[in-house]
Amino acid sequence: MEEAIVLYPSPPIGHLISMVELGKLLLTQKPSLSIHILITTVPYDSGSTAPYIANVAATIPSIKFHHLPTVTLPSTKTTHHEELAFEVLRLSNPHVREELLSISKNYTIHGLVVDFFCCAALSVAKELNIPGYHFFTSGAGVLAGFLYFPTIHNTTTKSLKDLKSLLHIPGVPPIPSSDMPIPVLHRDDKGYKYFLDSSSSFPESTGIVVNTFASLEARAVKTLSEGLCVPNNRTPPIYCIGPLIATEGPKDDSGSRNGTTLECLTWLDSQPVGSVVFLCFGSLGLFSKEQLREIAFGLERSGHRFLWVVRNPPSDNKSVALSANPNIDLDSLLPEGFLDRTKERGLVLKSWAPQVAVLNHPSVGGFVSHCGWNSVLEAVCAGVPLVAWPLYAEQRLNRIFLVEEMKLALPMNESDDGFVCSAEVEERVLGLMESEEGKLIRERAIAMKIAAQAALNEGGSSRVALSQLVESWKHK
Ligand SMILES: O=c1ccn([C@@H]2O[C@H](COP(=O)(O)OP(=O)(O)O[C@H]3O[C@H](CO)[C@@H](O)[C@H](O)[C@H]3O)[C@@H](O)[C@H]2O)c(=O)[nH]1
Repeated sequence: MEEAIVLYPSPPIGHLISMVELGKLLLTQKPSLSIHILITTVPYDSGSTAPYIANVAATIPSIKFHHLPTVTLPSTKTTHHEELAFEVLRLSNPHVREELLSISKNYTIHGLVVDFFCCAALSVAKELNIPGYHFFTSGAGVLAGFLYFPTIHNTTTKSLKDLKSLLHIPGVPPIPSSDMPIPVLHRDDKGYKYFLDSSSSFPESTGIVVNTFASLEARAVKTLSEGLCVPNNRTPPIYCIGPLIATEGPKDDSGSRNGTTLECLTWLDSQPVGSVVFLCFGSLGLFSKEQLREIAFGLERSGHRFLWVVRNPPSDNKSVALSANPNIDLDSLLPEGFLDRTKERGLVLKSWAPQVAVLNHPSVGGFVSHCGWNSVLEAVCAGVPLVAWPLYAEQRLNRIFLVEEMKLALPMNESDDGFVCSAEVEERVLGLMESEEGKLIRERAIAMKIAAQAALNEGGSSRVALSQLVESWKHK
């Protein structure tokens, strides 16, 4: 019988892409493998995945997508993405079971590889006697935090939001408790329980595949492998196989993508080497109109060249797109005359940029990012230093690791209500592009780009981890 792996990503594009890249990577190691990817739909905007899926399905025949039937959520008031995702994915379990049974008629399934949000499916894998693996789409530092989360839970009765202290998690710098992801801040929230359940499922795993590489997060990787993040249980084998990034990023489906891509790359061609700051905030990041204006003033006063992706503000003032309006009127959003005054040195793109191509363009010298892990890895692979401006999910943890541990970023400092003033934007852009500190992190970024390539080369740490993973299937 043919051999297969079943991958189960959570729906947002940021998670889907790295899971697809994992599939592609497994094929490089074992071309005869058949990769089956289970796709669920969620009741909110999780980024534009359809064109991306269609493109992969059309170009890589060994990767097959299985669209699971849509589940109906019981009426819920929550608008938390994470909670909704956990809920949908849990309710999808019967469909996962059916799909696994159907695939196993024609294939020997070596493993079901689940995203953090899809861990409910591990019980199905167990029931069907299929090895269950985790694929962690963020870095080793965040994984250390999640593996240790049940221990934190057991050592306090308070909500993390009320703890107001530093969390000492093995392998990473001390973390202010308020920097943990929003769903785990409130102990009584449903989201908290889901995160706790998911974090507690790691020790049951056959193996944890992580999208990072050993030299990027040396201390966290070593500490994880030594089992120190799970004091009272087993730590499964950890396979750091990254950096996995899409060579060609996902695309906007607005229909204008070719125009946008061409426009911004042509514009970059006309800028001096290393002179442009790129500002882009992932597939879901949104700012209020006031915040957009503050960024504009900061960029204008910095005097620097910039390429900035702007989206409409959310209707409910959240920093995540539950439903983003694609029609953007830049003139009404940005300060009066801003576009005109900066037209010689700045370009504002609506909604979407071809991020991977932009980061690899020689004119780009810095990246103001929301610290989504794919964006971090894309910057690392391009050798571009960052300003870390986290918005949601685990991004505040990534800021700490980027600034304090990897030393690849300057922090963007927000006020208590999350607002960043124009002076801070100006100062950080100047710091990144002109200061001595900026120069040091730029040098580190270039060194890390080389280290990333080395990890992926023959004999490199990630390549070795990948072959160990594939090798382990023979013994199951
Ligand atoms: O204009 C844009 C905006 C985004 N992207 C791409 O979209 C992806 C975005 O991924 P990421 O940077 O990881 O951000 P999110 O989409 O926000 O990712 C989610 O998933 C990540 C992986 O788990 C987490 O680290 C994040 O916090 C979480 O929000 C990247 O490949 C970008 O290149 C573009 O190509 N153009």
